[in-house]
Order: sequence, then structure tokens, then C-alpha cells
Amino acid sequence: MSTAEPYLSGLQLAGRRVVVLGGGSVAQRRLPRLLEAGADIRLVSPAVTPAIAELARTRQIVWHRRRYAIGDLAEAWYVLVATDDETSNRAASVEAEANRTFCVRADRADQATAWTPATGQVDGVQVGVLAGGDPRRSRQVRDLLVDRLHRLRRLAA
Ligand SMILES: C[C@@]1(CC(=O)O)C2=NC(=C\c3[nH]c(c(CCC(=O)O)c3CC(=O)O)Cc3[nH]c(c(CC(=O)O)c3CCC(=O)O)/C=C3\N/C(=C\2)[C@@H](CCC(=O)O)[C@]3(C)CC(=O)O)/[C@H]1CCC(=O)O
Ligand SMILES: NC(=O)c1ccc[n+]([C@@H]2O[C@H](COP(=O)([O-])OP(=O)(O)OC[C@H]3O[C@@H](n4cnc5c(N)ncnc54)[C@H](O)[C@@H]3O)[C@@H](O)[C@H]2O)c1
Repeated sequence: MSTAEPYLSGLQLAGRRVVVLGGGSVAQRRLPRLLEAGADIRLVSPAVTPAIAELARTRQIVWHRRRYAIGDLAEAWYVLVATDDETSNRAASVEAEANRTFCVRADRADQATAWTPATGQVDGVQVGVLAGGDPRRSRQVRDLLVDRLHRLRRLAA
């Protein structure tokens, strides 16, 4: 990956296929935002957390109960790689690159073509913060911004 700055964007994912690999704590944290965006989510993982199993049971996502296989990313507009198996993570990011599909890689920031910002929303205003790969800092800055937006709303009321 280059040392250039990432380009923040507002992806319109409604109805578009997003493939998530892995069903652990990282996937669980990120699925709610993808669902709010209306993404058509396919999740591939041999095991998932109870919260993710519930999303599958209620048909909010489609869960394929198996390991990643080459070809899984064929229809994807966006890919979130979050398994704890480095070999699969690497193979999937190679497949995404060949498909020219942007791909988050939770275990290796330097091998990813997209990063997940810390996000918040107040009154229809979304904030997204990247802090150069330092998630604690992006979370802290997001919390400050969301708090300030809440204060402004109270002052305006
Ligand atoms: C902001 C947030 C968004 C979200 O996830 O929603 C986010 N990580 C969050 C939490 C978090 N991340 C980590 C922990 C474990 C404990 C700790 O270290 O504190 C926790 C805490 C937890 O899990 O509770 C460790 C970690 N993170 C990355 C690596 C790999 C590496 O750096 O190479 C490793 C080491 C993994 C390992 O050791 O194996 C990589 C990335 N994490 C990013 C985003 C992208 C950078 C964005 C930026 O520029 O800031 C980036 C580059 C790529 C990506 O994954 O998209 C969210 C907080 C927001 C919120 O709370 O709302
Ligand atoms: N980027 C971040 O914010 C962040 C935060 C914490 C951890 N991590 C890293 O991200 C990865 C995932 O973390 P986690 O805490 O969600 O792990 P986890 O152990 O909670 O979940 C891993 C998931 O991957 C699944 N899995 C394993 N092999 C697979 C395969 N071949 N194909 C598909 N699914 C497979 C498992 O069944 C499990 O559901 C780890 O490498 C971890 O070090 C990243």
C-alpha cells in the first residue's frame, strides 16, 4: 500500500452485494452500519457470534456456514475481510484486488484497499473519522464530534 492519504467517501450500498468474511467480534461490530446502509450482505464463516446468528435467522443477512473459497467475492461491490485465518485473509484480498473491488482487511491495514472509519450520526449528519490507522484515536475524535453536535442541537432547541 502507498503512503498516500486514504480518500473518504460515502458509499451508496443499498441493494448492493457486500461480502463479509468471518463472523467474530469485528464483523459483529461492523454489520449494523452495513445493514443501516441497506447492503445485501452475504457472510461466509464456519462459526458466528450469537448476535450474527440472530441476524441470519431473521434473514437480515445470508450466512454461508463454511470457510472462504475463491470465487466468493465475484458479485461484491465491497468486501470486509475479518477472519482470524491469515491465509484466507490474504487470499481474499488478492481476489478482491483482481476483481477491482475495495476490500477492508481487519488484520493488516497495510494490505487493505479500504479502511473502516469510526462513525456517528446526529440529526442526519454523519461523521466519519480516520486517524491514520490508530482506531483508539479515531474513536476518541468521533466521540468528541458527536458530543459537540449533540450540544449544538440542544443550544438550537
Ligand atoms: C475505528 C474502528 C471502526 C470499526 O471497526 O467500526 C476501527 N477499529 C476499531 C476498533 C479496534 N481496532 C482494534 C481493536 C483491538 C484493541 C485495540 O487495539 O484497541 C479495536 C477495539 C475493539 O475491537 O474493541 C485493533 C486493530 N485495528 C486494525 C488492526 C490491524 C492493523 O492495524 O494492521 C488492528 C490490530 C489487530 C490485531 O492485533 O490482530 C485496523 C483497523 N481498524 C480500523 C478501524 C481501521 C483504521 C481506522 C483509523 O484510521 O482509525 C483499520 C486500519 C482497518 C479496518 O479494519 O477497517 C473501531 C473503533 C471505533 C468504534 O469504537 O466505534
Ligand atoms: N480491524 C480491527 O478493528 C480489529 C479489531 C480486533 C481484531 N482484529 C483482527 O481481525 C481479525 C478478526 O478479529 P475478531 O476479533 O473478529 O476474531 P474472532 O476470533 O472473534 O472471529 C474470527 C471469525 O473468523 C471465522 N473464520 C475463521 N477462519 C475462517 C475462514 N477461513 N473463512 C471464513 N471465516 C473464518 C471464525 O469462525 C470466526 O467467526 C483477527 O485477525 C484480529 O487480529 C482487527
